[in-house]
Amino acid sequence: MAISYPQFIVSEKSPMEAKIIVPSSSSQASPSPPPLSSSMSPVVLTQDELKKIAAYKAVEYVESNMVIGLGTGSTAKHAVDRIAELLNQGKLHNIIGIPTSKKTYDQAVSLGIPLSDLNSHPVVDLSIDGADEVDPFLNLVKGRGGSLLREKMVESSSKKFVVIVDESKMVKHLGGSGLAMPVEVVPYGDLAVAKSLQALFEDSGCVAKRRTLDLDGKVPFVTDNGNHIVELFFKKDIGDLNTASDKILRIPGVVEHGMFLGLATTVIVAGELGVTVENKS
Ligand SMILES: O=C(CO)[C@H](O)[C@H](O)COP(=O)(O)O
Repeated sequence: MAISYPQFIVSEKSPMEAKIIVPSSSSQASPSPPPLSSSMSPVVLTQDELKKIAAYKAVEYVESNMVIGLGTGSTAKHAVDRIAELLNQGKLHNIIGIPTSKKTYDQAVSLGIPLSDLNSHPVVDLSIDGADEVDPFLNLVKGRGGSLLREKMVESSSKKFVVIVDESKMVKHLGGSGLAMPVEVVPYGDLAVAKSLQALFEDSGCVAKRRTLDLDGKVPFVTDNGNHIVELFFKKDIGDLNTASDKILRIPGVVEHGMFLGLATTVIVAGELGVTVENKS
């Protein structure tokens, strides 16, 4: 169903520039929303509507004959829907999607998007995906949907990686939302690995918990790769991110973590006041 949006100014910014964009009655709308009513009365958008705006803007980067990494999550879902819509309308041709999860695979199949995998297409033209946190340098936390490993494999194989978020995802530093930073670990000894991870970040007041599906904490969440997820919660800044990344990856049993450092080439942020496009400098 079509949703109504106010018109937005779309602003191109480097990561460190200001993000506040003022809506205008004469701006070029970014996604393909219907024009705002002449009264310009304030419209309060839901978080999902903001996600959809960011997703539609990102799909403007998609061209015919591209191999596209298809992200996972409620924001990426809008982008996948939009790509299918443009294919069906004949506005895009010969797209090959590389899904980053079984869930996205199922969505893309149901929409008729032709799919392949990294083995057949090791170089991806463009990936579009959501994120859980974005810092001022366009570093990300991803994987609260549990798909971080395939997402990182596909997105680090992409010439361009466009991240789509609503403004609630912007943080001063990774871990700053107080929500989980996920780490994918092998099931064997997962609780021991969680303890090692917690000890690693003791100075940052880290608490590590295995992600579970039940309230008693006995049924582990299992990723598409058959692994478990340990969630790290930080009370303080974790300091240098590359150092933190190296330390996590050195723990035996860790498969990958949810910090995506230096991978995003563009971040599209949708907020109540407009859309900001931030490019990696
Ligand atoms: O990394 C992810 C899944 O593993 C998602 O991109 C991330 O969790 C954001 O999700 P959403 O768009 O639903 O807010």
